[in-house]
Amino acid sequence: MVLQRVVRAVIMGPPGSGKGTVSGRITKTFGLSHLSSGDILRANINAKTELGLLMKSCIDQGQLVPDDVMSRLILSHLRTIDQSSWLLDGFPRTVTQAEALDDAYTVDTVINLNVPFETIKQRLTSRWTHLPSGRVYNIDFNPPKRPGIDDETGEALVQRDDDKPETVTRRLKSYENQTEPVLEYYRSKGILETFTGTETNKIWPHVEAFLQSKFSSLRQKAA
Ligand SMILES: Nc1nc2c(ncn2[C@@H]2O[C@H](COP(=O)(O)OP(=O)(O)O)[C@@H](O)[C@H]2O)c(=O)[nH]1
Ligand SMILES: Nc1ncnc2c1ncn2[C@@H]1O[C@H](COP(=O)(O)OP(=O)(O)O)[C@@H](O)[C@H]1O
Repeated sequence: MVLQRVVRAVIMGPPGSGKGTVSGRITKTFGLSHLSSGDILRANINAKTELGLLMKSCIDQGQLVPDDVMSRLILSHLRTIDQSSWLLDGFPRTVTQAEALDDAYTVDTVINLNVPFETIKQRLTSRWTHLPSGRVYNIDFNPPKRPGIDDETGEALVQRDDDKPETVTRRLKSYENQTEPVLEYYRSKGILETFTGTETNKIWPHVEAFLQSKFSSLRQKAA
């Protein structure tokens, strides 16, 4: 589908709900640029930037990075792709971040993946990540062709330090306390669309159909 005007979308959901997986499908189908806050932070950690070194212990412990650091980081990335349609994944995670985003851009739509916590815990302990691209695999769901190796680059996959069971529990708590209020924030603006389920392959056709119709109505409004 060719988008006729710049579209700004956010994808939300607890850690492990499939945001990265669904974002990959959305970008492939609709051609939006995907910006993942977690991928940007991990790239900083990998490159040992000052920010990465400062934030590593916070992330490894399953805590959120401070709002001002995060908002500055994401908004500066967004400025570099100002003229393209984008999909933000992992930001905003607090109401303060959502307000900072609102001050700079009008968000058209927010996709919320509502997946039960029990499903998530199993998934995250078997997640394998290709750090440079953010591509994710799962031993049960979408295993790589060769164990431990990224299909596209042949590079190594890693298990994230924060995917340990006790850290996952902490991340889910912070999701409940700090991120769930963001859902309410977007619901009250009338732009939140929730998709509930336990399997990405069943959720995806609904997300795809919703975005097809959302994007064509935005196109008509722009015309
Ligand atoms: N078993 C199973 N695993 C899934 C499904 N959807 C995604 N995954 C895997 O679950 C893990 C978390 O998904 P991811 O997209 O990284 O979620 P995010 O943390 O919300 O970005 C990854 O290892 C995915 O490959 C699914 O429907 N079933
Ligand atoms: N918007 C954000 N605000 C604060 N911390 C963040 C944000 N995005 C990512 N982080 C930090 O990076 C970690 C990993 O984020 P992410 O890769 O989005 O996790 P997941 O894909 O499992 O939801 C978070 O647990 C948190 O420590």
